[in-house]
Amino acid sequence: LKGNLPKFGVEVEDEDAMSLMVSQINTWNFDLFKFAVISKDHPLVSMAYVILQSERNLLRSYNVDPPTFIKYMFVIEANYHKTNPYHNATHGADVMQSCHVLLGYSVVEQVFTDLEVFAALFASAIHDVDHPGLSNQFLSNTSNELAILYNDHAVLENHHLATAFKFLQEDELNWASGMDDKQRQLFRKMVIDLVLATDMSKHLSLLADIKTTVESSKVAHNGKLVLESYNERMLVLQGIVHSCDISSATKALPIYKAWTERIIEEFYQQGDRERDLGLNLSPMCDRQNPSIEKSQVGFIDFIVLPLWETLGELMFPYCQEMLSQLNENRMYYFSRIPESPRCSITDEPEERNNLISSSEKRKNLR
Ligand SMILES: COc1ccc(C2=NN(C3CCN(C(=O)CN4C(=O)CCC4=O)CC3)C(=O)[C@@H]3CC=CC[C@H]23)cc1OC
Ligand SMILES: [Mg+2]
Ligand SMILES: [Zn+2]
Repeated sequence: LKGNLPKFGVEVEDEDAMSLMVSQINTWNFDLFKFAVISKDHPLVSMAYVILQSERNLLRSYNVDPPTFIKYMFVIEANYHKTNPYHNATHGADVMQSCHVLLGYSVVEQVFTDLEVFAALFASAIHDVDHPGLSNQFLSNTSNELAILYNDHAVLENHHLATAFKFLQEDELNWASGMDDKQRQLFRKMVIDLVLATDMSKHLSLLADIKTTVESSKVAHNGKLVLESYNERMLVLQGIVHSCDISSATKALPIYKAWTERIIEEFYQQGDRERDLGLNLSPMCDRQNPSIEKSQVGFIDFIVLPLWETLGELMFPYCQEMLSQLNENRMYYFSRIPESPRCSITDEPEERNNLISSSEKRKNLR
């Protein structure tokens, strides 16, 4: 099946603009929103084709038929919900492109086999396919059929994987038929391990394991990571994919702000449904009590910074630009945390007494 494919996997209006963007494909501040427009709303198909075919020539390495792969990626892209403000195909393309950049750093390049790199990039591309724009917690709380199917464990992540691999069963989409059985089995195992590691409930244990590896990791004299076992290699790849999944705050401020607006709107839409269902609202989901700045600072302090500091240690001297951008972005939101409303004298008498007693206290201290 050797149809002559368009240069970027998809037909584009402006080939020059597309070529210019593609020349920036190895940069951390790649503008995915602009890319989505130029690729005529096929950011994931074109990103996957450019990275796997043009940049890394991985399709040929595994006898993957390009037209079949493109057809498969069109189906995956169509199964990302366009109506999700955040968890849409542009997010999938963003995580894939971010992963491509990290895997291009010499400290990890040559450390991973082509199959491992292919698995990490493919996992990034499909890691949120058919995301409903709702959290695992919401699906369990509402006894959604997916939560019943996956017994409340990594419900979304299991669904993304099953969806992606189910399409691979269809003959006209099965681009992996050219791989030998051993390769295909290992590829599938790695993709499953990688996507399951994007479940935020695994974050703390993944971070702890990566820290252990950093402490023990022997960086060889040529500045390359030395990773012995499959588990150690998979752990680092899981760390890379998970870090890319929560990398928004390490990007240039305009890009970070755009992702923040999107995730917050998606959380608010979930909160609207929780409110209608009489459920407790999940964190950051109440549009009637917005806390965008505080949530971003909290997310950075508790989740993003600890992970990226550890990745920065593992990949030193790389990832330093991400850490400095992260601190800059933290200051942006920290400096905009609204003043807590001045504590007015409350109309609760005992509160009033407390207030008077504390001012009494202050007098006594003078
Ligand atoms: C750009 O900005 C964000 C992008 C993605 C997410 C995601 N969030 N989540 C969990 C929500 C609940 N969580 C928390 O409330 C964590 N937390 C604290 O513990 C203190 C403050 C704080 O935020 C854990 C992450 C997801 O599960 C999404 C899906 C997968 C990856 C990250 C996504 C959050 C963002 O900004 C808060
Ligand atoms: Mg996810
Ligand atoms: Zn994601």
